Amino acid sequence: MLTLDTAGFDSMPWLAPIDDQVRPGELLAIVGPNGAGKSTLLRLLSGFQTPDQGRVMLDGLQLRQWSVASLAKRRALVAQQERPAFAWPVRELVALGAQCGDDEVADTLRELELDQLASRSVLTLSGGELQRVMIARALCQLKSAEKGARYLLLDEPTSALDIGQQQNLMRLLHRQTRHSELAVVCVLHDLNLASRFADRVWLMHQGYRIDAGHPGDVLRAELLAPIYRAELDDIACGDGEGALLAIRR
Ligand SMILES: Nc1ncnc2c1ncn2[C@@H]1O[C@H](COP(=O)(O)OP(=O)(O)OP(=O)(O)O)[C@@H](O)[C@H]1O
Repeated sequence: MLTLDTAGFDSMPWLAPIDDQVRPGELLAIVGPNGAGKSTLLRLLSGFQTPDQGRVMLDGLQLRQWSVASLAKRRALVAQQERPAFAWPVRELVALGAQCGDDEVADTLRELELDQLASRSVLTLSGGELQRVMIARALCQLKSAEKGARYLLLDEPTSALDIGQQQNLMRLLHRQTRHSELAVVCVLHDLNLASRFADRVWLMHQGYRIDAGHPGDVLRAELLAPIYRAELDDIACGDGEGALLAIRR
């Protein structure tokens, strides 16, 4: 289990302490306006930044106590707009650092509709193609774990994707959480994707997590409109499903 134990930052970037857990088998969406602290929270969960207060624990051990190699098999972070420095072929970049087999790399490329690009240099890819390659690399990195839950942390993974690719990626992530000991944490600006695919939502505002729960309870126009300073309406809410938000006409 990945646990935030009153973890936060005292100074910039400031983040009010949070107590909660990321549970294997769930897709957790972190939402909130620009500058709310979403990426900061994701860095905290990844262990790339150590909290000033509290602790972030994986299976009872603080993240900073894990060896780099062991932690890399259990959690992977794809930050916003990552760009590779070298002209790796797609297949090699995706397999880099992963101890999974060629078949698993090929499956991941196919699932993200990257198989036609496997031999291309990553420096020649479009923004959306490269975004999917970086996510494929992180998924393969986590396939190296022999045991234990794994945590995939994605900062705005759909920002460069067209609507079809957004849905394909979110369906894939959702499916993988159902069939393996994987938890996916996504920072999302698209509230409708969060509403449709997330099991839980954390709502951030000005460095505070101000709400957490089922998408249908958190993603309500009444709550979100003043926070985003946007004109929103709830347009649909089926049984057990999150609300769908629309721009008010
Ligand atoms: N190293 C830093 N030093 C000072 N302030 C920082 C630092 N990193 C982030 N901040 C500030 O902390 C706040 C939260 O930043 P963060 O990147 O977590 O926001 P975000 O919710 O991910 O925003 P966005 O949706 O725009 O990506 C912002 O106001 C940002 O300017």
